[in-house]
Amino acid sequence: MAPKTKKKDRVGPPLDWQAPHGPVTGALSATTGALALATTGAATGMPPSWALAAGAAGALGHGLAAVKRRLPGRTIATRASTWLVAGGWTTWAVATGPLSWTALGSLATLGVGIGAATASAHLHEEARDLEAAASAEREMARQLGAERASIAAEWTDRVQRVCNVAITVVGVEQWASGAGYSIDAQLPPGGTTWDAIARCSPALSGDARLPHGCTATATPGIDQGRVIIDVTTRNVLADETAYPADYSPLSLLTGIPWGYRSNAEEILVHLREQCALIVGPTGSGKTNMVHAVLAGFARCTDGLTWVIDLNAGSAGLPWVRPALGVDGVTPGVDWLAADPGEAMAMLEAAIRLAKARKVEYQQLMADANTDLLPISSQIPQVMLVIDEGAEILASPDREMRKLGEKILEVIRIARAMGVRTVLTALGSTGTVLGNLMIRREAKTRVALTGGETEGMDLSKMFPGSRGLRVDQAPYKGSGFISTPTKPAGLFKTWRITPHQIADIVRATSDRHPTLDAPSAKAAGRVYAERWNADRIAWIGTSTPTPPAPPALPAPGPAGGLNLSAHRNQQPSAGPGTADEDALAKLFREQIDAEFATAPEPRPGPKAEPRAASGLNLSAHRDQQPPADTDAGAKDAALVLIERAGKAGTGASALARQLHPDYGTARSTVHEWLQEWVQSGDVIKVGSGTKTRYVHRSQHTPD
Ligand SMILES: Nc1ncnc2c1ncn2[C@@H]1O[C@H](COP(=O)(O)OP(=O)(O)OP(=O)(O)O)[C@@H](O)[C@H]1O
Repeated sequence: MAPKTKKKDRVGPPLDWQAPHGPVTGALSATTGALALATTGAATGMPPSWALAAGAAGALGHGLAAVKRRLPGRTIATRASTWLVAGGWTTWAVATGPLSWTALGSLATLGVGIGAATASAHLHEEARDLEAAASAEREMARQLGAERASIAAEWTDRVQRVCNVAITVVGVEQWASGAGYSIDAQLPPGGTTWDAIARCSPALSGDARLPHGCTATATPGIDQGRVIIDVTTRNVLADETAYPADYSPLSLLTGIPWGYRSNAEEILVHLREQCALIVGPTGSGKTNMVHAVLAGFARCTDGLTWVIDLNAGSAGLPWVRPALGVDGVTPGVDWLAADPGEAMAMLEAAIRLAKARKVEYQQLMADANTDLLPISSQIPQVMLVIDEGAEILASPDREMRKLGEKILEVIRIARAMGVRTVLTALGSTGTVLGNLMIRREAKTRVALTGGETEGMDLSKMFPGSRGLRVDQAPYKGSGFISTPTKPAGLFKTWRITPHQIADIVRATSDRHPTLDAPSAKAAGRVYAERWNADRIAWIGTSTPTPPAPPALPAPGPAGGLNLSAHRNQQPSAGPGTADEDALAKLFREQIDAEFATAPEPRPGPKAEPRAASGLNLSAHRDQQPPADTDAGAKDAALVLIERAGKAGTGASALARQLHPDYGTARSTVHEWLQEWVQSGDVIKVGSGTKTRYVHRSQHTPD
């Protein structure tokens, strides 16, 4: 193929009329060509008129090529005259002899002239190009300006007709999303305020014949004499948009994205000091919204999410289940309460935590010159998400009322100490907003309408906002949002599916902070043991169990949560309970290693008395991080103690049994036994050489 192409190249036009020349190369090319032709022509007796004909043909050819390239007239004239002059000189030189001083001198003069003419033509060409570009820009700007001017004129007229307000438009900004534009206008003198236009919002939308779902919304401008009118011309709220696939780290201090406005702009919610209230009737997309909220919190590096959902924990489950039995994956929420007892424990822990922080971090706040605890990945904020929390607050039930009181206490006392609440409500906004505390603290508000009109009192949710109508947001997951800095406006949250939640759990697994030691200590054992197998047993029974992994990992401090207690198929390693306990133990150790959430053990007057049930995760904290074999040996030791039944066993016997496989020394076993006795997992019976250690499940006090 290649040679063929070459051949084809060679048979092309002998003269390249379009070959580019600069002032010097152009002049050189013309003069040397003319001299060569004249010398050859004179020597061979060529008729002089041939040179003239060649010059004329050259002028024509180059002229046509220049016209084709739309070169300016001056360039065309320069090039054509170069050929003609060169042709003329050659004709004369052939006739009179090219090698005389007169001929050579005139040729050199011609060359300089050609060079100067070409340089001037180039300058002209460049200037013409620059001018053309500038004029295209001017035209574009003129056209854009014309469009803006027409929008400005149209809306000045409309606002005058519909609202009887004479505005002066000072700017029109087209949204990058192409979904509409914003008009910045000056209000007329005489005390007219922006809400005079906001009141007319539906009438303005109708007058502008905006498509369904599009609105003209007025909000305050840069000062009280200005107004911004946002006009949506394309309804982005009708689209189903997936939660953004960017799971990059977030901070509660810089805002969490909860959805997007009708101009497609992302909405960031700032919850360092604020609580939030999300109202949405059944089917409005409230559960989906809660997941979008939890997704944002899961991405935070300075927040931990505690979820209360008395409806079988369904709001938090998708954030825990992807971590079940998967090494190296930790749940997307830090604590999940699905029943009133656990919820009460969580709320009380939150209150203790806030009070402890008030004392513990006095100096830190003094140093930072603030009365607001500086939250960070070292001292994370606790975000308490209470699904249908408003219903708890409004419930006449005694148990619920107590929970409600605790919720209000958390909201009341914990703002500065970094515990904030997101409450959802099915719709009983009257009751929940009747509470001054909620009204004052929960200024970040969302009303998901999904077209539902029943019980949807937007004026109570967004006092002061005018022109909000439920039918403006008839799509699931859409509604209105207001924050302390932005008045209520239309918005929609992203659609988030269980698979994406699992993706987020995995992607954010290694970024969840650990509760700071003073807070963890105050939250207490109930917090440290929140993932204990018996505490989360309900997850295994009330939800389909995830597919069992192919094999149970070897005991040892695996990379992450290994909720093996929930696996359907557990290899039997002895009596069922012993196996379960060993696995539970392993699981707790792994959580402890992964989260380091348990309070530091502080034996002494302040140490909490240990109950006889459950393991004290913190008991493992002061020890050296166990090597794989140590952890395995420790688990095996606990299983052996349980297998020893009511009679129990001793440190030496255990060491003898463990040594062949693990090389465990008696002194190590003795240390473990002390820990377990302290934590209540193992009961010490007798004394001296008769000391026996009995597993708590086997121990009968009598
Ligand atoms: N942001 C959204 N974008 C698109 N579709 C959504 C969105 N949110 C919810 N939906 C749709 O609405 C359906 C109901 O959503 P969701 O379960 O969150 O509603 P809900 O208000 O919690 O209802 P229920 O109380 O009955 O569970 C979803 O299955 C989904 O099809």
